[in-house]
Amino acid sequence: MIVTVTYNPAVDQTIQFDEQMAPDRVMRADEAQFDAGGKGINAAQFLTAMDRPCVATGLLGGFTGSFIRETLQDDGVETAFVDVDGTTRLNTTAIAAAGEYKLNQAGPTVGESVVDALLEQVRAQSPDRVLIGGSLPPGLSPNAIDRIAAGGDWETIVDTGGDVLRELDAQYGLCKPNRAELGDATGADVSTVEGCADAADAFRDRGFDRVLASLGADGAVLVGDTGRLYAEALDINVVDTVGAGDALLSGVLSAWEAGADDETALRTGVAVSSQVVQRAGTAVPDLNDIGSLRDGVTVRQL
Ligand SMILES: Nc1ncnc2c1ncn2[C@@H]1O[C@H](COP(=O)(O)OP(=O)(O)OP(=O)(O)O)[C@@H](O)[C@H]1O
Ligand SMILES: O=P(O)(O)OC[C@@]1(O)O[C@H](CO)[C@@H](O)[C@@H]1O
Repeated sequence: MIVTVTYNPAVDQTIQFDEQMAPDRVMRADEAQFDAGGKGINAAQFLTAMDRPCVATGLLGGFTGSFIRETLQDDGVETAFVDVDGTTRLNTTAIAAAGEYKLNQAGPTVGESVVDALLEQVRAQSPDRVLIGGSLPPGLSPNAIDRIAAGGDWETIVDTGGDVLRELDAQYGLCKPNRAELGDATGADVSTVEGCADAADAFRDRGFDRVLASLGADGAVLVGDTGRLYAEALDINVVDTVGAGDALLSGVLSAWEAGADDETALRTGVAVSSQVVQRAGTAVPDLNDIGSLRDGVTVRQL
């Protein structure tokens, strides 16, 4: 069973414009949508959609926190959140003619005591795996992630920014940087797929059994004891990429939970992320029938 921890959840607002964004004028959106978001919460939604036992934990507060709680309940996602005094953030993705604009708030300031409260929630679930996803709100340091990783005999998976990844000291089963985060964490040249695989491999020495590097339209690399696996991305019609990394990671974890090997897990991850990027925002697509997509993913050893 997997528990996801989101220290800094968000309501994801996705607005779509047909025209170019321009300053000093009112832009009127054609489409708007609100989703429950934050990396761990997205993963919990995707895992639940794949029928994998999972509980979403994290910090919630204010009207945005209530929205997330209700949305997850409606979607049948099990939850065990900790209440905070501040208001959970609202992040905006504007999809416009020139591309995607991602506007993320910092989130409410919290005190260190929330780590103890969250750890208690995690321990109560007795998980095999714990996924800690997303940024830290003001008031917390990377130690908040290390404390959860070291707080029980579960395998911990972490998906956070490169600057935070670099500061972690505990032992982790996996981290999932995207290309920019991998570059930030390692200082290595990540301009080629091979360069990413080298950087990911070297980064394992910092306390990560495996590194899953997501490379956007270039696919993904999974580096571990079984070698350096590279999967090409599928040629699909991308609406927006918010939550793409969470979807990749959820697919990999879902396959591992079912006992699959790394190659099948990577294929599954790419298939799930391909479904998600074809929909706006972090809305959860149908993930029950990804078999043919998964079979179309090419994986090779680098
Ligand atoms: N343009 C694209 N075409 C095809 N597949 C894509 C594209 N962008 C992303 N993907 C798929 O999604 C996966 C994750 O993408 P990406 O590296 O952009 O994640 P990310 O930066 O962590 O995203 P986020 O932080 O928004 O969750 C890729 O490995 C790939 O399978
Ligand atoms: O600011 P963070 O915590 O790094 O990222 C938060 C976020 O952008 O990531 C998710 C997509 O991966 C969204 O649901 C959410 O708004």
